Amino acid sequence: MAERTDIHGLHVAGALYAFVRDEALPGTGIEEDAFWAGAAALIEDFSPRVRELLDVRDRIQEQIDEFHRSTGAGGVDQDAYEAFLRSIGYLVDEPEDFSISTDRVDPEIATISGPQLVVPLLNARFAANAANARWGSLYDAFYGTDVINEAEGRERTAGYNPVRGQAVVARARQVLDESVPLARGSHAQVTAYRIEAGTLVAETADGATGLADPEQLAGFRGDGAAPEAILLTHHGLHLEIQIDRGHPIGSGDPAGVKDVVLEAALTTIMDLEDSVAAVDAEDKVSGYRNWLQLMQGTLTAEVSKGGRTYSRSLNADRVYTAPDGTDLTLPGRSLLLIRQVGHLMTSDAVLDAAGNPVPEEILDALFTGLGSVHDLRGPRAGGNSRAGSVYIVKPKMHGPQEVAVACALLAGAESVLGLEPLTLKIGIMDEERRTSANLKACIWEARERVVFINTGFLDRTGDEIHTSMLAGPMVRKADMRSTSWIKAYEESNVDIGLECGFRGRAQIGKGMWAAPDNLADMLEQKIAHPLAGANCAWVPSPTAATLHAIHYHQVDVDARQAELGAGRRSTLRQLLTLPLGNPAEWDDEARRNELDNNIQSTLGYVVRWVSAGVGCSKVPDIEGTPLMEDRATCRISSQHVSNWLLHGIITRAQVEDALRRMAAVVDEQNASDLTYVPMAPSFDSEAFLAARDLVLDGASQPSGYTEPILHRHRAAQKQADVLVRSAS
Ligand SMILES: CC(=O)SCCNC(=O)CCNC(=O)[C@H](O)C(C)(C)COP(=O)(O)OP(=O)(O)OC[C@H]1O[C@@H](n2cnc3c(N)ncnc32)[C@H](O)[C@@H]1OP(=O)(O)O
Ligand SMILES: O=CC(=O)O
Ligand SMILES: [Mg+2]
Repeated sequence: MAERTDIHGLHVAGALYAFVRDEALPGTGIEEDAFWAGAAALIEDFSPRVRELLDVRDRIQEQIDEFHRSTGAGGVDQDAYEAFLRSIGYLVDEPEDFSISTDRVDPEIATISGPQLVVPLLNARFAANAANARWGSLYDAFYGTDVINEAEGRERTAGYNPVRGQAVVARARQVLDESVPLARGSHAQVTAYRIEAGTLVAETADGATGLADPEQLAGFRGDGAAPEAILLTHHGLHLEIQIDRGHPIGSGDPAGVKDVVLEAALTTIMDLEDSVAAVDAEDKVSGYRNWLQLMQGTLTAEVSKGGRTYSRSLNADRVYTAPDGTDLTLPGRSLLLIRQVGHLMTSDAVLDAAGNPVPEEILDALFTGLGSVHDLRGPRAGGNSRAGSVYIVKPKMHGPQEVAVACALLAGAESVLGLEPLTLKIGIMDEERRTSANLKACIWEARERVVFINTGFLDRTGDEIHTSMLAGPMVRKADMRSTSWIKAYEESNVDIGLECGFRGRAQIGKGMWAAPDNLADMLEQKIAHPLAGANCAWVPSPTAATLHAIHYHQVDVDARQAELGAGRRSTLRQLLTLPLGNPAEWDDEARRNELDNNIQSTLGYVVRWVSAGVGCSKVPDIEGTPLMEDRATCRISSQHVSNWLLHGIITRAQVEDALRRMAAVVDEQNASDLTYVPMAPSFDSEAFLAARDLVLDGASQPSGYTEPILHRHRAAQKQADVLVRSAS
């Protein structure tokens, strides 16, 4: 067993103890002994409270299972079902109307609408990139993706393709014309931009013109007569026209424009949850260290590409001259939130006095909280939150009681860290069915510190399947999108958020675009999120953030929220309508396709999780479309297989056969990775066994979560890797 330090009754893994002593505590003004005394008290107080929440989950699930067993598969009497859910405390009474009172919230969360990037925190290279994704090149986003199609000579070639480049420039000018139009003509006709007497002058062949709304000029860089950059603003977001007549692109542009840069990932969630594989103290410390360094502004990462290696560091603020001649400074980095783990898992990074692993969420609250102290006081304060808050995203909570305990834990962490009460804010992931069905009561519990609600529709779909596992076979995975519950869920999340006073105070967020390479489709479809009244929505990459930013220029979310805030569009009855399918509609081929697809995504994800510790991957689906897979998508796929197996839509032999066939497919997909260990033909690797457990034992997993099985097999794999290394 790894070396541990005993302190205040806790047994702390050596790596964590040293990290706290040598890196996290210095500069915070917190005494080491006082910190561990506080940590021990918090753990003692909250461990049984968390355990109790998990017992309630188990009890409720058993009661729901029994209800479906007794009523039989094939649909429920909705009146009886809802009365039953109320009788077991699954549904609680809604509180009277109220408004949240959260204060000290940065404008990126309270008032400005824009993309929200998510990134696995254990990957420092991606994390630094994400923090810097506040500003993104529109030219790069158009040029490098399928948004500009590859027809008519516009292919993405090895070198620069000027025909594609022209299409990019034309498309970027359209964005300018839509967001910051000129009084006359188009940005495409401009031959020179300059600043005169605090206003923008745009020269065209037809003479000079200016902005249709001169107030949209926010600043410039360089000499006003020949500026390097012009800063414009629209819907609270900035756009920068960059000019350089000596640049390869600018030299061919009539106005010398070399790029259009958009304010893109306004906020970023540094994820310690579903996109990471963190199973021991070593993994947890690397996440805590990255967060600490983000809060200190010192995170760097080595980047090697194109034969070049360099160090990526965090961007500085951007400095401009305002139209009135004063200095204007804008944040260079995204406002960072931290997603901690939910109530379920424990971690042996710290053992309590009885030698038991402690709830992992308590460690996350303490050790990311400690990192955040560097952003709240001392020489580096305000590098992230200028309002003096810490933004915690809390996933996978089931109902108001769980939200209340999460908030109490944050209050306890504030006291250990010597923070002003209500510094640690909470974002409530609305991603479990009991939370959706009681959302107003959940918000009530967090009313003083809530900064967002977000429809995590992926976990939510997994919970939809698991909660009603015994009710009957679920519709096919792709058909979930058109079911009654999901429409009601998305609508009521926005409506309840507005009803509770989120407008102008907090985020109402929408879920992930999970096809990271299909960005033309994203540009067409994800406008639905701001149109639905969401002031942020998740994107998987900085490039996707830049493209999604366009939607917030096209839609005035604040005005949209004002229109929508007139009541609820859907009912609890719709939300609680089970997505049961009709087996008569599924012939053998449909069943096999559904099974193969789910097994392939499960294996494709799990193999990298267990063998390589990669918590989020791009995995091709059965049609070859690369999809973002994380623990939530894995929860859906594995639960779907378990559900169909339970109801005899597929047999165990078919599942075993699919596992073997798809393992060979996944091996083939990873063939170019020299470190990859194939699953076929032995089918006995930890990764293969984990995937098999997930689908065969899915019905009995707590809430259908994948963590217990993934952690077990990853820990075994890590141990095996150590043995191999020490033997060689
Ligand atoms: C249901 C939920 O919980 S959703 C939330 C969890 N999901 C996520 O957080 C998704 C985050 N996204 C990712 O992890 C990745 O984009 C993946 C796994 C989907 C794809 O990764 P890859 O296949 O490596 O991407 P790809 O090769 O296209 O791009 C890699 C480049 O993009 C950058 N990049 C990709 N995603 C991100 C990101 N989320 N943040 C910052 N940079 C990113 C990388 O830094 C890299 O650039 P670099 O070489 O300059 O460092
Ligand atoms: O966390 C997000 C989800 O969709 O699940
Ligand atoms: Mg989730």
